[in-house]
Amino acid sequence: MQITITDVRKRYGDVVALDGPSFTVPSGSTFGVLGTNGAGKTTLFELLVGHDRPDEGRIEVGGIDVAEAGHRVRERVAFLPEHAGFPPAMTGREVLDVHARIRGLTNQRERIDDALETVGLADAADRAVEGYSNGMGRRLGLAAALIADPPVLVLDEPTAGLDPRGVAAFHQTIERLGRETDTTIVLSSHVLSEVERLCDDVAILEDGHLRAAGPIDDLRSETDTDDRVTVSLRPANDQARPDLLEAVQDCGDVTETDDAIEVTCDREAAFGVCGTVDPSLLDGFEVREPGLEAVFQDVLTDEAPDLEDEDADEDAGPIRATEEVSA
Ligand SMILES: Nc1ncnc2c1ncn2[C@@H]1O[C@H](COP(=O)(O)OP(=O)(O)OP(=O)(O)O)[C@@H](O)[C@H]1O
Repeated sequence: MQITITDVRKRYGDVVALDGPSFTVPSGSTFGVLGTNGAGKTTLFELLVGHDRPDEGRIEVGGIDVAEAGHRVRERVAFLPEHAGFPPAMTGREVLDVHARIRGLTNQRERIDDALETVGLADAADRAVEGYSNGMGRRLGLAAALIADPPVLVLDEPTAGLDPRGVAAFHQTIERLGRETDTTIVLSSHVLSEVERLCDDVAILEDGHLRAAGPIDDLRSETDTDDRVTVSLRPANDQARPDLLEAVQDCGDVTETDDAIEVTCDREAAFGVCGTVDPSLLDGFEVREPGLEAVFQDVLTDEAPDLEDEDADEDAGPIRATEEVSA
């Protein structure tokens, strides 16, 4: 089901959370919404799922204006918020039972079993939620969102706070949904490698503005990355990681993934990055042509702030892409 976002504006008092982004989420795609802290991602999702109304502009899901659709939005859009909590004494199955009843679903038992199976919680279904790990809780949230078989699934930072195994399990579930169903999946994440792996298309927001939108491959080919590469360095162990991070800090744009520290830099500087590092800190490295991180840096700022750093200077560097674009 296609989603169309047109010139959406939202303020909270003096704060402009969304300043007119317009883009289209193709039907059946897995779509990533990226941005710096405070860029407006959660605000956009709150509007998209009908929890709030835009001050101006319009969001349509399958041709229906979300702001006018009332409870009918729930028939089309399911939401996994960033912080989903459940009554701790209930079992996973009981939680889903409540969700199924609220939605007035028929054949509840079958749908609950399907949802549990899809997220890999069938074996834990009759255990109390208080005994669930963080990752199991996220997957239960996903099952609750999936239970009504929604055409659109909105996931706000679905893997935030999960350990690598939890992240991998979640990725597999999303990939399977993307592959085996027509569900349009919209997710936000600060982990660019995750978005690159899961998503076909992205929108990049900054300070409420849209900086870029479209298929990742198109954005990549439009980005001037000829002279840039990404050096991916795998730390020898957990103790080596901080030393490695410090060693490469000034070598380029540095990001961290679960298993590597990545430095995007000028092609000719790549040898220097490897030379800077004490080999005993390294398990291995590879040099890749730049991916989504290069697009991200290109459309946002020359000196990218650390996305994980709440204190990052939001005004750092000039904005190079200022045009609103449509996917
Ligand atoms: N209820 C609210 N009241 C006041 N300001 C708000 C409210 N919700 C969001 N904001 C502000 O709107 C802006 C966008 O916030 P939003 O949470 O949408 O960003 P985000 O991209 O999801 O950020 P993050 O990546 O840090 O989760 C921020 O400046 C935020 O402080």
